Amino acid sequence: MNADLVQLHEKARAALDPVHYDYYAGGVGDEVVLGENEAAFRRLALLPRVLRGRSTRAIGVDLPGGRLDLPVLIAPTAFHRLAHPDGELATARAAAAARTVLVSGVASTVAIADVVRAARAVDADAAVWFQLYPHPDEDVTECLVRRAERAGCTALVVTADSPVFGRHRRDAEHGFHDLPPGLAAENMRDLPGSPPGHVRDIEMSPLASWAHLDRLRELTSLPLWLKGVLHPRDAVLAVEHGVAGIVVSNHGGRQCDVAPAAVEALPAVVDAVAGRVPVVLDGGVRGGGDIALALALGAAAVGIGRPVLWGLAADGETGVARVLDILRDEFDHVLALCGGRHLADLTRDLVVTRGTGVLARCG
Ligand SMILES: Cc1cc2nc3c(=O)[nH]c(=O)nc-3n(C[C@H](O)[C@H](O)[C@H](O)COP(=O)(O)O)c2cc1C
Ligand SMILES: CC(C)CC(=O)C(=O)O
Repeated sequence: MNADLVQLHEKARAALDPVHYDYYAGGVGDEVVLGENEAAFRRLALLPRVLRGRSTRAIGVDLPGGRLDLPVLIAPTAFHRLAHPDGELATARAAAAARTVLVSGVASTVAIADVVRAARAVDADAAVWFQLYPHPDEDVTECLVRRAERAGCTALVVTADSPVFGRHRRDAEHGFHDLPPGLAAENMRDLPGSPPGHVRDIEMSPLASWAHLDRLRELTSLPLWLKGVLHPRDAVLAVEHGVAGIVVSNHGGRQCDVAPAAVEALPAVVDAVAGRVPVVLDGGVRGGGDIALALALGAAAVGIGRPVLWGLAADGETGVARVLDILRDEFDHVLALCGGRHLADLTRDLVVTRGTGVLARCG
């Protein structure tokens, strides 16, 4: 892991209530996948190309829903005001200043309209995407979609890996079930079927299906991303159901503990999708080398979850900005060392498995 990010992580750990630190840091079950997400990157290496004589590099990428100045977006994570009083407002400002996308979650402690307003105050063109779970009550889902549209979000991200909540041992041991007084999942306030001012629970829908995704597609003209895909056949189905992009993710090791590391699932999904839509990878990305590996394996960009929470807890907006700066700088440096000028120079033939010298298998 990048040493500057390690320092920010340590500062965040010291600043956070240990219960909230464990909520952010923890994973499902025995936390096997949590560890594997990072460990799998350490098992991979990149073969640099030499004598390519390039002095500048282009690292921006256009995705359905917005342009990223660096191939890193902020994955949706819940409850930023547990980390810092400014919460998602700080995250949104830092993302906008770095000219990248914040995927703002339904489980946000600031309402989506205020999140987008904060981003646009920094950059009038800032792209904020809205993430939601298919709610069992489709009127609630529709209301959330309309709120995101009215707020000015430029894409919707539907998280599909959570038909039920993952069981997090650390939270159970702490008895952490509710937000502290004064904090709420603000997007869940004033929804259909609830009295004025009431904040509904975030619910998972064990019945969520491809038909729900189709209805969402009919509901909105926003580009629709599907997050939490690991099986290549689901990736094909997602394309057939009209998604604009796919996020290969195991939810940062917080849902299914027998799932593979996200980066290990990536090549097969990329092959199945065959360039029809972009594929983003999240889970365990902790430095410029990890970004380069994911892109070489076919990701258009990566998402980061916990590093942003550590930056936020350590230093608010400045801390999140620092995380993005560190990753931008280190990725650009790795690209230079690999003889790359464009993201397209990162190709799968550069990736080998450490200790074997064997080309990484394509799934
Ligand atoms: C504390 C926390 C809360 C999260 N909340 C959500 C969420 O509300 N919706 C969602 O789709 N993913 C959520 N995720 C998963 C992230 O979007 C992302 O998949 C994951 O954090 C990436 O792994 P990383 O933390 O190793 O970068 C959450 C992750 C964490 C750590
Ligand atoms: C509120 C939760 C559903 C947020 C989440 O997805 C998580 O904690 O992993």
